[in-house]
Amino acid sequence: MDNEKWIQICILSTLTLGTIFLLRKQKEHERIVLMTPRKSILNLPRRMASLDLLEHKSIMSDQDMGLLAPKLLMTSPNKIFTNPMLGSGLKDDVNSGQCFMPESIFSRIGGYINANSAFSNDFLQGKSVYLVKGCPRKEIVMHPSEVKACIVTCGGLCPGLNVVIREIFMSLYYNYGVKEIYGIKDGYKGFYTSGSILKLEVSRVIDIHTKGGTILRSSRGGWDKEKITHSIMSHGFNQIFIIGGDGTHRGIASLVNELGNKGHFAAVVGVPKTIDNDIPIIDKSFGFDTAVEEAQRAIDSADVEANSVEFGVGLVKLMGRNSGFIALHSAIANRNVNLCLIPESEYELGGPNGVYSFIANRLTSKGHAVVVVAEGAATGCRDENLKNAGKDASKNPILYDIGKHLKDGIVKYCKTEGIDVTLKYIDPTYMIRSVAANSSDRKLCTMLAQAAVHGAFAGFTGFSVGTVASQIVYVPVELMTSINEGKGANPGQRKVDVDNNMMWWRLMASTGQPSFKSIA
Ligand SMILES: Nc1ncnc2c1ncn2[C@@H]1O[C@H](COP(=O)(O)OP(=O)(O)OP(=O)(O)O)[C@@H](O)[C@H]1O
Ligand SMILES: O=P(O)(O)OC[C@H]1O[C@](O)(CO)[C@@H](O)[C@@H]1O
Repeated sequence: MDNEKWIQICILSTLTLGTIFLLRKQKEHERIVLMTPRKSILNLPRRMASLDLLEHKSIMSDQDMGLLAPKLLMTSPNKIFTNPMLGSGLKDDVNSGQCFMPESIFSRIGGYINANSAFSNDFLQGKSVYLVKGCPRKEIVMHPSEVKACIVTCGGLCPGLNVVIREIFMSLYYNYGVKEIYGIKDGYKGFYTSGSILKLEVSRVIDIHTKGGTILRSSRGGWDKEKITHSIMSHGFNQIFIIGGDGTHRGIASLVNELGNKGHFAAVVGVPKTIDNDIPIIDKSFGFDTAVEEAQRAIDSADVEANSVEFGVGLVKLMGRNSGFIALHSAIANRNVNLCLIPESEYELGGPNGVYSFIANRLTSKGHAVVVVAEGAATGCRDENLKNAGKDASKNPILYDIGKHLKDGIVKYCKTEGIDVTLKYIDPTYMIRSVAANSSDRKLCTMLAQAAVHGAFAGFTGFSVGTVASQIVYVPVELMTSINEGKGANPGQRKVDVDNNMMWWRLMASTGQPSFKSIA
């Protein structure tokens, strides 16, 4: 071989080796990038069992994988072949992977988090976050015969509460074979109030999904960490399902720590409930769709009233203490609303560019106006001193009645402008909150409830269930209660971002209302 050939071979070999080296480095890098966030999030929904306990309980070996579902359903063998947990769609989640968390259980929401600067929690800034999918696992850490479960509902009512109660019960009872299932009456205080713990049976829950409210009743206040922990331990509850809003979830975070400190082995699981849809991270909370749907009837009535007289105004007040999602979405859905005010929207009532003037102009130009106001909208009002009336038992503000204030104010203003206004005021707030869930919410409640039960059996605690990017996932309660989403939101809260959120612009496009904020 001549010299030239040698040189060519040397160059080619160096290039090939260099490329292999670089590709390897790149692979390593990719691996690091992929693994880091997953590892960090994995630690968040804390595994409650020690390794010993896990081994002692029911770790399935790889050979057992095909038998997992029958084993899981050991206590109800006649249901094995009809149980939906054996469906082919779930087979991968149940059976795939070599370790406890197979690759397929991760739902990647990195884009969702990174793209949204409204997430202002340091933990999430600029990081991809992986959440664990809510589905049955190939391993369970408690044998169904050892489970003593309880269910409690806290805070305000919301369509779907009874569906969640029913489906948690049904999944425990039929899918896993748990027989010791209790209902705690009256929210957190029911844990330590005499006569408030009742055994649930199929007959007690079988038809409750068609009814509004909660068969367990609910309450505000009554949080007493010591008494609640003592009750959980003395009754031996080891799966605790707590359905409630942001306040309730702060309670869950605290309970998890307390039970952990006291060495009590229990899964404490949250199901986020808020008609206001103001819980961060999750796509939406159950009951919200029903509320928006039910609100249509009130807005339609307001529209009929407003259009059936000369200078008619139909004014509807909807719920939304700190966040105006119900009012916003209901107004967009209805298409006949001319003005919508929410807590996040800044506005003034009087003056040439204020709300009263806008309504008066509409009356003189179009003859009628339909107005939707969120009950917490006094917060956004710049020119009046509208004070809340103290706090409720859970330390939530008792809101200034902005609906009534607007009703009187609009009539007074129009009269002084020489407009003979007829205003009909509709307050359907509690009627909306108390209806039974519609079919889409029932479906959501069912999926959340089943996922909650699967998570408890998988050995997680301190997590809540929700849909993120349409996937049912487990969200660590600590994360849920510490993230704030939207300008001015407190930790654990989501607000409508009127500056950056497309929904608010869509509303303005559909109502034709001005941005009262920009009119200084
Ligand atoms: N920071 C907290 N720590 C522990 N418990 C709390 C906390 N805040 C509220 N709670 C308790 O949680 C329960 C429900 O709280 P709250 O009445 O605020 O309703 P919520 O869960 O926020 O739901 P809603 O959306 O209906 O207001 C009450 O029993 C309350 O005492
Ligand atoms: O049940 P209460 O105490 O009347 O509270 C009403 C509040 O509860 C909610 O329905 C849910 O937080 C709010 O929209 C409303 O402000």
